[in-house]
Amino acid sequence: MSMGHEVRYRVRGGRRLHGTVFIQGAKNAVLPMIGASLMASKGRTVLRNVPIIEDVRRAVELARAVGAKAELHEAERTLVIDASSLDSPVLPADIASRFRGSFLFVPALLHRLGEAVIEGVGGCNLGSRNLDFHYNGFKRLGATVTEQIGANGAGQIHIKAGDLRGGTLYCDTPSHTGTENLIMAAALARGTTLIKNAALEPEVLDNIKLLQGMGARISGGGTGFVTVEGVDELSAVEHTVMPDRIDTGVFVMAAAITGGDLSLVGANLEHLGVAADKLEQMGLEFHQQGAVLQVRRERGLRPINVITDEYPGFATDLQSPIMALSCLADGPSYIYERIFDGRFKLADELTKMGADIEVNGNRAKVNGPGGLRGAEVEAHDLRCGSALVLAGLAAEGETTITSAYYLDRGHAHTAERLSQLGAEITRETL
Ligand SMILES: CC(=O)N[C@H]1[C@@H](OP(=O)(O)OP(=O)(O)OC[C@H]2O[C@@H](n3ccc(=O)[nH]c3=O)[C@H](O)[C@@H]2O)O[C@H](CO)[C@@H](O)[C@@H]1O
Ligand SMILES: C=C(OP(=O)(O)O)C(=O)O
Repeated sequence: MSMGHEVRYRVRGGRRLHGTVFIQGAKNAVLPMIGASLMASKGRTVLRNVPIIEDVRRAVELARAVGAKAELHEAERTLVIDASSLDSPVLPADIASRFRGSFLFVPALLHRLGEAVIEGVGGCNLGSRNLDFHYNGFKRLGATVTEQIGANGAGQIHIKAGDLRGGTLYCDTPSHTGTENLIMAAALARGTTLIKNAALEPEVLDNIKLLQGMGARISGGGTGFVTVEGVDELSAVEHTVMPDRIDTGVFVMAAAITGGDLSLVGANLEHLGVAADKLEQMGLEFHQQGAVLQVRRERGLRPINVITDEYPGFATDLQSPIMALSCLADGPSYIYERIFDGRFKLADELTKMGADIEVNGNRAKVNGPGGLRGAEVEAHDLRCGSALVLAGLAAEGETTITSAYYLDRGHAHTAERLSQLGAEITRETL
């Protein structure tokens, strides 16, 4: 991933966090929604509660690159998109390779322009991340997928839509963006599509809700079998993005790692799935009071076993944060990462801070309790970045986190929000 400028966070540990924090809108909901909004051939889509994160800025640039008008009103957290002027099927590498969500633009390009040209798909480097379920699904709907060498000598994937017809599709495993892409591709295809082994994540359901508002006919969301009846057109509507459950989980763990007491405005405990139960077992107390979640820790942290899984299992995006938290638990914790094979680079960084972690393939044993001390560490991916901020909040002395563009990909105003709760944290760009 090209980094642009270098971003660094400095954290001085030891402060107990206390107060009220606003949970941002969900990164993994807003990205498919930007893709969905490009399917409306007239009118203006209004997305509210949009997180002001780097991935959203990249998505706005990409929407403009394919010809849409997109205005991100940062103070209002509102994105207005007019896709009537969409005119380029090319997702340019310099933007698309910086975030995974770029691939969620493909269905709109197929429907509106008959083709999509992909020069690079980015996102966090988490080991092998394939897109075969997406390509196979598009092909089953009637698209052709070819790889060719572009004008600049780099590889390009060319998807041609022809006449998209409904069919029976499946995901080998319930892929999050795969399900979203196949639903969007089926929404304007002729006839009925059945998607088997569809993902159950709350963000997938929120995207279905937006598409239904636009006029799509989708049923079975949340059951694993999604049926889509194609319609002729989709219209531009207004939609409020759901709260970010990973942002929620990170602030819950910020309370946990500092022995703090926080009110999380807009957070929904149900969206945490099994992670809520694991955090309770570790010693957190939750009180959901309507749309505000209160969390505090008053006793010591107990060790934990974590197995990552699709929703409602323990989210892989919270695996790195809980590894940081378990460094302070009173005994050994066991973590088994089942979704991504490249997510344990964090262990080396935490080791620099004094943690004792044994990694064996996709399993890690964290030997708590250990005192963490400040160090210079690197964010290898987004969740590695949030885990290192958490570790820094609990460490003695100063922690410097480099390559922190990754953190900014997915969390808005991290330094400001944590500072308001009493943390000592600053963000620098070099
Ligand atoms: C933009 C977005 O929403 N990103 C999220 C999405 O990523 P993403 O949608 O990329 O994750 P998937 O659910 O697709 O991936 C899960 C697993 O399936 C594999 N796979 C996936 C697709 C495919 O065609 N072939 C294949 O083999 C992947 O390599 C991975 O091992 O879900 C992940 C798992 O909850 C989260 O960590 C990411 O934050
Ligand atoms: C892996 C992640 O994002 P992406 O799929 O956009 O790389 C993430 O959110 O941790």
